[in-house]
Amino acid sequence: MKARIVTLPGDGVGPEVTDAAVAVLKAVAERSGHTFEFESHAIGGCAIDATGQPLPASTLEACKKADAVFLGAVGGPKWSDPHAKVRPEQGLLALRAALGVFANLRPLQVHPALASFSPLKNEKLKNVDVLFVRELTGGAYFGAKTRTEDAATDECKYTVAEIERVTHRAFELARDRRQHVTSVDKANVLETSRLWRSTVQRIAADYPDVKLEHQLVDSMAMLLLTQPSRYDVVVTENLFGDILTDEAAALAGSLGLLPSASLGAGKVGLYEPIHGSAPDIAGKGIANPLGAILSAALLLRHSLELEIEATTVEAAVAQVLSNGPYSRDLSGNATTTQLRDAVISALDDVATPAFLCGLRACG
Ligand SMILES: NC(=O)C1=CN([C@@H]2O[C@H](COP(=O)(O)OP(=O)(O)OC[C@H]3O[C@@H](n4cnc5c(N)ncnc54)[C@H](O)[C@@H]3O)[C@@H](O)[C@H]2O)C=CC1
Ligand SMILES: CC(C)CC(=O)C(=O)O
Ligand SMILES: [Mg+2]
Repeated sequence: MKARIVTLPGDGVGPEVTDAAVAVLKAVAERSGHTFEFESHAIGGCAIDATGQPLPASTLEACKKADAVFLGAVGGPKWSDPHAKVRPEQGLLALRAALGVFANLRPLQVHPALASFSPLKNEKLKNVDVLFVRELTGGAYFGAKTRTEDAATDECKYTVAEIERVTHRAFELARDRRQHVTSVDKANVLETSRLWRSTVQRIAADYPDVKLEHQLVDSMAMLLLTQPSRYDVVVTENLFGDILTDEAAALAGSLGLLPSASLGAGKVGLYEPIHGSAPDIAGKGIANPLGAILSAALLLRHSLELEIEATTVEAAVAQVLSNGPYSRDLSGNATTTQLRDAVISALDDVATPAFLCGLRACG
């Protein structure tokens, strides 16, 4: 197949991990007979420096025309002045809204070789397989903001339609997994959460084969760390999902490991590791690229519908996690490019005839 992929490397470690993900996608294309065309555009802080805008019109136009968009990360201290009028993160939020990618899928699995990096004991890490479905284009990140000398507000608003569409997505995904959805809110305090809960409860009636439970977000933050194997699909609003998934990354062993896919009703998906621009390690060539590479696997699966290729990349990453090398966040000393090369070399070990033969072209 032929696909056009727009890359938005962004700031900090964004370009480093994007390079690794693109190299893996190119290695997949070479081995399986597909043609992937890449086109890089500016977003975030580097776009502010170049154009004054965190999401230049040319970047958005290219993303809308692409088959899929891959993003590294945006932001950093250079653009973090509290009085700044434009901020890198605004570019990413505007892109998510413009592409209509309301469902942010963030899968969590714990590789057995990394159990010692987790705050939990081996026994509790067994069978951890959670799919977070985070609402991505509503809530406090998108509400009206006000600021005076001595006060500030961020409106948190949700419409029934916004809750319904992400809830449907979560239940559909649960049907193909273990038929269990946990909806996380703060319905004991927040009006938006009471609307969230009643809407999720109503939609659940359409999926009698899927069990629904509700959990308040504060206790969920605790349960995630104490009983992670209890959860299958976790659906929640934008801010809660952002925080809970960084917490979940600690179970996996590093924030550098978790991927994400942001999907909407349209055809273009946005793929990014869940971490930020990691200014403390940027430019050193030591960022863990595996979350970015696993995001590339999600791109193959969800936007290009190349399931064999996606599972092959995931198997190659799993082999690297079993045998090493390991990056600094996992107490190794492998660089970003060494990890990239290890995954590409593992592709050849795990490749099946279906992956190698040109696939659909082979019939
Ligand atoms: N999607 C995006 O573009 C996101 C951007 N950000 C932005 O990133 C900047 C830094 O935010 P932080 O709160 O420091 O979060 P962060 O995710 O950038 O870093 C948190 C910690 O995790 C480590 N880390 C992150 N990714 C890593 C990787 N691939 N390999 C090894 N270690 C890794 C960092 O070194 C740091 O110690 C801020 O400007 C923030 O707004 C934050 C989150 C998401
Ligand atoms: C706008 C982003 C910086 C929010 C975030 O942290 C994320 O989506 O993970
Ligand atoms: Mg985040």
